[in-house]
Amino acid sequence: MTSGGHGTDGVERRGLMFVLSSPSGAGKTTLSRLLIDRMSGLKMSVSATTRPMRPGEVNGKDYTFVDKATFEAMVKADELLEWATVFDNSYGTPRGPVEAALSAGQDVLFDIDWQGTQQLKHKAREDVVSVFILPPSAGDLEKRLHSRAQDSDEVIRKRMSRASHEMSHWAEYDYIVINHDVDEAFAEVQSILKAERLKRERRIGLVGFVRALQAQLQG
Ligand SMILES: Nc1nc2c(ncn2[C@@H]2O[C@H](COP(=O)(O)OP(=O)(O)O)[C@@H](O)[C@H]2O)c(=O)[nH]1
Ligand SMILES: Nc1ncnc2c1ncn2[C@@H]1O[C@H](COP(=O)(O)OP(=O)(O)O)[C@@H](O)[C@H]1O
Repeated sequence: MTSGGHGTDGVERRGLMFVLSSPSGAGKTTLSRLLIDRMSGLKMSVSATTRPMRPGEVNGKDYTFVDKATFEAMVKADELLEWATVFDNSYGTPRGPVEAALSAGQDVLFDIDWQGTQQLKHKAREDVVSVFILPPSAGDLEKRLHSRAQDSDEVIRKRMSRASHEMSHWAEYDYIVINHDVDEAFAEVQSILKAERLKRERRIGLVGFVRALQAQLQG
């Protein structure tokens, strides 16, 4: 699915799809924003959703907010790379921007649930790196959902009761990060991305690079 771009060291490599999932409130939006701000060559995939906009959210930036009919039309037209129903709403990844970013040599960051992660892995296993974020405790999770102050008490109760089910998918992920402290969790997620960018299999320019080095040594 991906074609090559150049890594920071100039060696061509395939772009990767970096997935963060977690139960609601564990911190994936916070960590995603930090990654986008601080890591170059990484583009956020903006999902389409039928869920109502929260205060402070920006249409087209946090999500593209659409009605049910529009979402269904996107599914029908095969415009979504993956999609799923979460908390009674539909969420999906528009295919076009992801493919454009990958072919321009950028990595793409996804904040999607376990159902979407499974679908991406099914399509392009080698190019997907998945990280599951866990909260330090149930009490912290609840506190964070309240501190975000963007959902009603009823929605928060729903999200808490779904958390255990969502967490049951942790073992399907490549990496697990426990979000005690934001700075520490960010450093861990950043290290994962940095290391994955250096993986030999993705660095399709290495053969040529090493050959050129050998030629220099021989000449
Ligand atoms: N499969 C899939 N899941 C998504 C997508 N966009 C968001 N999600 C997931 O939907 C769930 C609910 O997201 P949201 O309503 O923003 O609440 P949050 O979990 O508090 O950020 C989260 O688990 C997201 O990761 C998408 O495009 N596809
Ligand atoms: N390590 C942390 N310690 C304390 N609060 C945090 C931490 N990480 C995130 N938060 C806060 O918890 C709330 C939920 O985080 P958010 O990133 O929106 O979670 P998610 O996207 O997984 O639903 C936000 O108010 C955020 O500022």
